[in-house]
Amino acid sequence: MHCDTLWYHANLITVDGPGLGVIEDGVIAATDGRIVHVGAAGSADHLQPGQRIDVGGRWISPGLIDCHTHLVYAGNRAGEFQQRLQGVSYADIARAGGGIVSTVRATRAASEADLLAASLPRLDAMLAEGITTLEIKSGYGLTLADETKQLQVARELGRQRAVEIVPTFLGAHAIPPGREAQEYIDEVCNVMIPAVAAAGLAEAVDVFCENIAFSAAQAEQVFVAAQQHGLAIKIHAEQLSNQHGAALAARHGALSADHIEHLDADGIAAMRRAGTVAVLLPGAFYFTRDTTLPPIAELRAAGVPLALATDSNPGTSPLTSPLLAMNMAATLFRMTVEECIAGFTREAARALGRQDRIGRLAVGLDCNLAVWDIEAPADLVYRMGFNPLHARVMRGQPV
Ligand SMILES: O=C(O)CC[C@@H]1NC(=O)NC1=O
Ligand SMILES: [Fe+3]
Repeated sequence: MHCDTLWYHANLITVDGPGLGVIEDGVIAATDGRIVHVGAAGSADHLQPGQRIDVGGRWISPGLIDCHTHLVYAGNRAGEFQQRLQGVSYADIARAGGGIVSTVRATRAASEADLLAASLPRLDAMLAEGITTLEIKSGYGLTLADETKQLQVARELGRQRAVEIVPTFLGAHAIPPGREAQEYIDEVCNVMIPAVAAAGLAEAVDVFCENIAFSAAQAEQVFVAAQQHGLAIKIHAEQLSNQHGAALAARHGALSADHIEHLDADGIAAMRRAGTVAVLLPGAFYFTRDTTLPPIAELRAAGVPLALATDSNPGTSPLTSPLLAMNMAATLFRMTVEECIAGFTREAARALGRQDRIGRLAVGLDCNLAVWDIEAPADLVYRMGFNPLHARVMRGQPV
């Protein structure tokens, strides 16, 4: 049987089956961008490949997936970082017009070309570490025109680079200056979500449910509007306090609940019942010097899927390294090597509703690969500030 490409002499991290599903000295083959064979050396003798690639004993994982980023924005908040080093609090900075609002001002003033130019280096840093799929949220425009601008730039990034971009509408990220929360949420639900859905600019809707942002009731209003317009649901929940947002989102069939440092037993049980993925964001925990750990052991015991992401954003997680995020998840959250690698592959795919198409080395899935110069899978999580990526493959093509 013909196949387009066969990679051989490879150690495979399939993330398919118990543990990481490692196959040492394995082979993987693809045709028309899809995986047609995965197995041990000698198991592909029935294939006649158009091209054979000797991987030289390197390791191959699924292409990494970042399921939670705010990658498209203008401006820089290093100045706030310095203020915080001198003891100025988030609240003081926000009251002085800093925080999310300062990024909103800069993003509103930026053209699409400006946003593209500012975002490409951040995206390239992610691709350099083996990312093949990346979610990008809006949320720094807070008007229909500026939220649309962000989502269009996100789409253009997917045209200019070999990466699958998954857009999420996060108009309910912050209360715009001069607006009142409820009347703004009404606009998000009655004007922005219908327009974004009609334009096909987003697959999901997200909301920041927090005592400094939107209430659980307002979040539920957003969920209902999202469902009315055929969009999936995500939530930034229990990051600073317990607003019971994750349980509410799970009851609405949310793909994921993200941050969840303050998640309680009811929230865990609701997520388990709904199959809602826990997206853990160690970069934000680290950068904000948080001290409340997410309930990892309880989530693990309950069988809630655990995904990881960079939460790449200018305020709480200026991070564009999935490898460092994995190390932080292991070091700060005590997640295992298997959980960290699965968190940026199989479980991140699940958080994006793509578990049947990406995130594993399995027949029928997209042939998105990351080829690594490592001695064992643990090397991907263990090292800090070192990038062992040898090659990236997108739908069967080296990129
Ligand atoms: O500070 C920023 O720019 C975004 C913060 C980011 N957004 C959110 O809902 N939670 C976060 O940590
Ligand atoms: Fe976020």
